[in-house]
Amino acid sequence: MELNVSHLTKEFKGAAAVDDVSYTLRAGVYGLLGVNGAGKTTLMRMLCTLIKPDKGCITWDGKDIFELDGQYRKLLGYLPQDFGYYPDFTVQDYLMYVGSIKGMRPATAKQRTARLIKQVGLEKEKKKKMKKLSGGMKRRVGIAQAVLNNPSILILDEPTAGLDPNERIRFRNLISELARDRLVLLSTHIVSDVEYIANEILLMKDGKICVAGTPEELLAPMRGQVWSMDVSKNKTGACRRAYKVANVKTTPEGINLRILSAQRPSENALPQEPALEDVFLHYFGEGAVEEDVSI
Ligand SMILES: Nc1ncnc2c1ncn2[C@@H]1O[C@H](COP(=O)(O)OP(=O)(O)OP(=O)(O)O)[C@@H](O)[C@H]1O
Repeated sequence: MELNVSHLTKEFKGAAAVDDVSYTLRAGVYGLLGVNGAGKTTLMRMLCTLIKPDKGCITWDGKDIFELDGQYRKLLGYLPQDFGYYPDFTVQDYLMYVGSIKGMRPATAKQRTARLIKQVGLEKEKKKKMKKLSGGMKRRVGIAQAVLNNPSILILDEPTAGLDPNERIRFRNLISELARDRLVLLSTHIVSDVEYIANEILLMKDGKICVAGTPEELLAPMRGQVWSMDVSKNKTGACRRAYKVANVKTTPEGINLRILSAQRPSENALPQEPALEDVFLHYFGEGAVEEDVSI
């Protein structure tokens, strides 16, 4: 089970949306993290054979996915950012319909539909029309339709967009459950979506994978670069201009800042254990302005 991307490039009007990306994905959960416009959707659409790369290739166990064509797509489950559904279909009917499009035998589709409705926690809503579901419930149906044919590869484009914190947690657990013996690639710009469930995290910026590895591998170089520091209110602005500030908290004494800095920013700064949010800020945060600031 190996999905290999080699020198993958896709341009739109001369600008690279995906720029010479090479990576190998195996069974497990991969979190694709990046800000808006980083190229996540374009990469995922190529992995789903929906658009062709301009350069480079994608292979599944050594074979080109565009040559494998239908054979590859049978192995694939995809939840696009805006997944289309028929508003007047009930949850159950919609999933049976997707099953028929995917070429599943009706008996198999019925069995899988019943099982997945339970797994995504929609037993009570199974006879409800799609248009009557909340955003979170619709997303759960989206996941169910993506895994209906028991795919080896599951590609989820921002599956948690618009979900409340409870739904997010529920979603994370569901994805972990579904990830057994599968390759799951999940895009998001919310760090906590992938922090606990991803085996590997890929940070994407300007069409490139700028850094990738296990959460521990991403955190290790940040050790010694995260600080907690109390400052007076009138120093906060100067600190924000001088450093990448991960958090600002008002305390009875003044302001507490979480700062990223290779050097100890002040005598009273205390070292902190890095979190994935800090890694994200390190790569994607506003560049700190070079400025002589005395704190
Ligand atoms: N069909 C298209 N035509 C022209 N430009 C496109 C097209 N699709 C994507 N782009 C451009 O390619 C770049 C990457 O877009 P993409 O949607 O892949 O990013 P993303 O990381 O998924 O962003 P988001 O988180 O906002 O969905 C953007 O600059 C976007 O405007």
